[in-house]
Amino acid sequence: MSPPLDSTRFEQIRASGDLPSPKGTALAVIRLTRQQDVSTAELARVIGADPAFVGRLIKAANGLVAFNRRPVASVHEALMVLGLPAVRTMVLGFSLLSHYRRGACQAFDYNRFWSSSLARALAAQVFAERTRAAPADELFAVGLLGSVGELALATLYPADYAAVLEAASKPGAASLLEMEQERFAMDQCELTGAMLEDWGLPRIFIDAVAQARDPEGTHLAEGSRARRILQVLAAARGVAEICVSDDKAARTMLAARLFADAPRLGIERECIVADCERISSLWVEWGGMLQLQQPRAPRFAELFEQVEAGPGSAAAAGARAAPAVRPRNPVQLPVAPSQAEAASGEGGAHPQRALIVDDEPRTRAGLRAVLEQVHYEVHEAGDGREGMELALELQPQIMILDWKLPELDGPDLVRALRQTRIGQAIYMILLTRSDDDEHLVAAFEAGADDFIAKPLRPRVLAARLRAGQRVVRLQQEVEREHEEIRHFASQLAVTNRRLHEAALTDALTGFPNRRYAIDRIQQEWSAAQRWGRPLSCMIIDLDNFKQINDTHGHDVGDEVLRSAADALRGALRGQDVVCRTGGDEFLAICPETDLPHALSCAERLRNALDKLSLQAGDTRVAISASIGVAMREHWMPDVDALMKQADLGAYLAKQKGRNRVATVQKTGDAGGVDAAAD
Ligand SMILES: Nc1nc2c(ncn2[C@@H]2O[C@H](COP(=O)(O)OP(=O)(O)OP(=O)(O)O)[C@@H](O)[C@H]2O)c(=O)[nH]1
Repeated sequence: MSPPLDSTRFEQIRASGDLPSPKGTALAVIRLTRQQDVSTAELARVIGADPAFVGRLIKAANGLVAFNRRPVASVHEALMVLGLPAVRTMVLGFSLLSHYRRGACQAFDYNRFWSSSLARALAAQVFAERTRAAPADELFAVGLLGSVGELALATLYPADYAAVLEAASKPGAASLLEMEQERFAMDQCELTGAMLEDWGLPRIFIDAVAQARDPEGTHLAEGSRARRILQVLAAARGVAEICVSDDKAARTMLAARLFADAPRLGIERECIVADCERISSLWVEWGGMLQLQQPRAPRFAELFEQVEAGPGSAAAAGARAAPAVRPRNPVQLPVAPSQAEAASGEGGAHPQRALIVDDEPRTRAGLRAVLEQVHYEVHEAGDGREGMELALELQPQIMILDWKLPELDGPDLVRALRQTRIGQAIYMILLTRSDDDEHLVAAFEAGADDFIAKPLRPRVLAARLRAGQRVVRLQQEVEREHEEIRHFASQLAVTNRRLHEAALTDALTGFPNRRYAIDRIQQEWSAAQRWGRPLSCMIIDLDNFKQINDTHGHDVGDEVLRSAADALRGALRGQDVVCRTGGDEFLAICPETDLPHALSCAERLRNALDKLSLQAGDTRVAISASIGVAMREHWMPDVDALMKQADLGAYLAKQKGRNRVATVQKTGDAGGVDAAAD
């Protein structure tokens, strides 16, 4: 796993303004979702302005709605199904896809990059649904952005990265990541991590993305949520590689590994075949919608059959030992830093650069001698146009230009350069044969910083240069301070986002806390009311928890809470939300769910908790819960009435002996009996 990218370095890269970043609607959505009190209606209005996003979000939401439910048809409903974090990251991914589907890096296959990212996203979604490692829609978005550092390198350094890719494709080459490190002092994984962090993705996803290339090397605890997310993303990478690989043998080898790893991922082998077939057809569908040119989708059923029939079942043996199939074969090439990079001062102390633009070789030689005495690295141009090109390429700190120049006169060259960001930072001295007022005024009006009359007097020139150096130093200090301020501002933004997340998260279980729960159920209530859709909720209260604490201690109590949370997470459906609302109390919010379905879902949860037990010393601690279920009904004035009904249900379940599900509402199949459905 690559170490995180140094934050100052990332700030410098970000300050260049060339990093892939969301634009237009996506930017507006991301800004909105950073506000604490953004309303779904406002978000829906912003997204609704962009038909492309509308279609994609609705499609994503429908991928998560159970088959027997009415499909999602509006942005508002899509927002409800997907939830804010997923919408935010999805919009970000789609925005990048729209704006960076082509680019200047010749050797970088943009289409293949996005095809592969899409396959990874869909595989992550399908595997997350199956394993319940994390909300499927959030993992879709994480999958889509999981290699964004590679796109960033191609965008930031198109020519240099093309050279790296070409060298990397030669036989016997070093790994692409090693070559990236050597050339850019960072690799795509580090850059991906820094960008995902900058966009505010949760740490658990960023860490999983970073380790997904080498899941075997992880130190994450077996069975932990972080480990399960990592396994899902690693398997999703495998599926994506199969999808975009045109090498038959490589496809079979990757399929063998996927097949062998399926049980550890928590997916039975029969299911992995069905899941991969589903991913493949979703990939074709989405690829068409996003207008990607994709290779023919793999037939996973056939691939897995070959694997099973293979010599000694390649699935078990060959797969694990097989080296990762690298899309490109990297080579080691010693590469000098580009001029642009040298000019930016990255990677160590560089001498200050000076550019002389003069058509007389003798004048140039005289100026060079003086400049070299004061330790400048000197470059020369013989005419105005060449001067312009070199100035933009070298980004010198100081420039000395003759007034009269072939192609482009000195004052015009100064004026043109001042229009550019690079030119604004150069200290420019104009040379002229006459030092009358008119020339002086014209020089300053063009944007020159100083003015020297010919013939040149070396002592005067050296004194003027020293004055110029002072100004350059001051400018550089101001720029450094600006950079620091930008850096602190971005760190502050990250910290604020973390604080905001922390304020809404329960530290022990990682679930949203009571504050979030109240907001969320209110939002779901409003949506259900507006669209006339069912909404249910459950209050899940652990049984005799005080006794567990008293008998085994608080630490065991905490462990019970964590295990219960994991079990709930695993047993709930993708669109449901569960929060920890009190000591041993949880609230599950189930949109689009009527009472009979909520009751059977609650029974599944109760059963999952009942199966849990924990070893504390010599004794086993049994865990169970009483669950009260309620559904929104027309007579209820507000969400509090719904919660109250669920509370009464939980109370009834306790009264009837605990470890059961109850409701005080009429269940459809109970024939109108106003009693417990336990
Ligand atoms: N270990 C631990 N205990 C907690 C935490 N928060 C609250 N508690 C304890 O949870 C217990 C809840 O007990 P009660 O509300 O009496 O419920 P109960 O013992 O489960 O009884 P019933 O609900 O009637 O089955 C209290 O003893 C609290 O001190 C926590 O974060 N960790």
